[in-house]
Amino acid sequence: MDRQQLRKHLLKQRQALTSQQRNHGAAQVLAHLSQLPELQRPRRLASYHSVRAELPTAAINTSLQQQGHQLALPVLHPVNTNHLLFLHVHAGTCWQNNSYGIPEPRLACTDIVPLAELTLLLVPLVGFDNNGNRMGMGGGFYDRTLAAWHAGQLPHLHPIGLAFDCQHVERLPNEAWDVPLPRVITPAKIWDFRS
Ligand SMILES: Nc1nc2c(c(=O)[nH]1)N(C=O)[C@@H](CNc1ccc(C(=O)N[C@@H](CCC(=O)O)C(=O)O)cc1)CN2
Ligand SMILES: Nc1ncnc2c1ncn2[C@@H]1O[C@H](COP(=O)(O)OP(=O)(O)OP(=O)(O)O)[C@@H](O)[C@H]1O
Repeated sequence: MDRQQLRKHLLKQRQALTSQQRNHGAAQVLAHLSQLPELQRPRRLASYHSVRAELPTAAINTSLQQQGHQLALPVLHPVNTNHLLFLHVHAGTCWQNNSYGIPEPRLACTDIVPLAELTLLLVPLVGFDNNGNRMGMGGGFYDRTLAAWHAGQLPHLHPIGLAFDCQHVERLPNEAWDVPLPRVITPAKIWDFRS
């Protein structure tokens, strides 16, 4: 299977889950997240606004905020194509849909959170493998976001993929720009690829 066929196959796997399985899975992922040593005191973290068959993040995001963490969400960069900005979410946040139909905070410069100020980056994915290699929606947004982390420029940032167990494959074809994730959380467990 080439990359495109594999992406289609994995998207189908995810779409086959029932909404009950999805919500139950998200609750299990939240339980794993809440155990992370990095989240035992209030932190700044970035998540994503789930759409379609992705692991639902609404309850996860609300719960993390209730635990005292400051939440940021991705916004498509208005100038720098295929790059993301992360914006702090607060009571006054205005929302709008981006070109993919994903709700995002309206761009306000004062709400921009530099990656260097984030402790955790929750990353959406379509598939992941035994080495933490990730396949996403195909825009390269998170590969670009993770490039500085991969180069060692963001030592305080901990990227973590969120997925269903059916998104795991033995091996993904990898490309020069792919940045493997150090950890992925699924309903069944925390996958740690660091050692
Ligand atoms: N919830 C969520 N937010 C995210 C991402 C994501 O994967 N999930 N992204 C992760 O990078 C970025 C957006 N990237 C995306 C890339 C493609 C498509 C998409 O639906 N593609 C369609 C066809 C696209 C089109 O209309 O041109 C498809 O592949 O069927 C969605 C988001 C930033 N925000
Ligand atoms: N760091 C980078 N610098 C420049 N181009 C990049 C970089 N990372 C990825 N790209 C480009 O982005 C395109 C999409 O990459 P890929 O298919 O791996 O995206 P993805 O990881 O599935 O998507 P996403 O991260 O948005 O979920 C590739 O064609 C590649 O050329």
